[in-house]
Amino acid sequence: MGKFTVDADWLHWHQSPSKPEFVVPEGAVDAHCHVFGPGDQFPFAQERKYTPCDASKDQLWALRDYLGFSRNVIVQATCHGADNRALVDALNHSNGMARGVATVKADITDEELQALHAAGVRGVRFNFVKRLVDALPFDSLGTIAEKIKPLGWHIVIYFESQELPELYDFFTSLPTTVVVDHMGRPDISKPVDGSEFALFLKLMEENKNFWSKVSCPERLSLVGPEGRYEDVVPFAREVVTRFEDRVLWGTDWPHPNMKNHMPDDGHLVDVIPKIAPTEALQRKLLIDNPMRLYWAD
Ligand SMILES: O=C(O)c1cc(C(=O)O)oc(=O)c1
Repeated sequence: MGKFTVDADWLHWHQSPSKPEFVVPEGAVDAHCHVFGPGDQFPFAQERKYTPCDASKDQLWALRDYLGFSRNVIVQATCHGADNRALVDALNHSNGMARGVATVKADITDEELQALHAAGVRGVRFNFVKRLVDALPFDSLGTIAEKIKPLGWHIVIYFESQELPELYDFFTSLPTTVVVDHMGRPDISKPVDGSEFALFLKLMEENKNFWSKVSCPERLSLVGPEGRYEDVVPFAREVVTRFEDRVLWGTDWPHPNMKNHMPDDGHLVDVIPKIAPTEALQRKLLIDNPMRLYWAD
């Protein structure tokens, strides 16, 4: 029995995903995934909004190999708050094949930032999704942005589309490369050429320092796994084809807070050729872009 009790409605990550039909190119990067604990080794944060099942680095490497990927970008999960030990441990045991995005507080010291950099961290995450965190005030986020800028790091932002109008000016004031998680979570019941998604496309179009992850069809889709997430494809394809040098893809394993189903990771990989229909786009999405952002040195 572990130290933590998993949430009663928690869905465990898929135990036997299918082998993808799409063969990912050699050297591909899964640029958005997480590790959870294990909780008895790396305790979940006091202030967390959910308690997940464990999802260890070794289980992540096994999935990476099974799906045909070479590298991972591990994003600090909110259940670990600003305690990056599980993330750093995974990075330190990755043989250089994983890089990280941390969560930090405004009082972090330069020495602590240097230690994270040495482990392979290349960015920080600012989260605005209310069910996941109590967001830090803008001035604290501004302080963090100024502290991480000299390291050449970027900022990953997670928000839901209805929040974008309010957050737009803050986002565009950020002084680094900014990576939007999961396309800014569009409401895909609205049209792909409608005003809500247009604001996100404008953000990308007018701010060349903005990148987007075209991940998480399983969180956005209304047709779900039975429809192979087809309804999300037009949104993701629009982003990939318009901003081909500023897009990333990730599994989002182990898929925190999925409530209606747990995706088959092989099926998620099979969405890639639909949203990046040419080999050249697939190379940029899976290799060139993530390598430039995370393995530039
Ligand atoms: O939508 C979510 O629940 C979610 C949560 C987290 C996290 O807890 O860090 O990360 C994600 O990328 C997505």
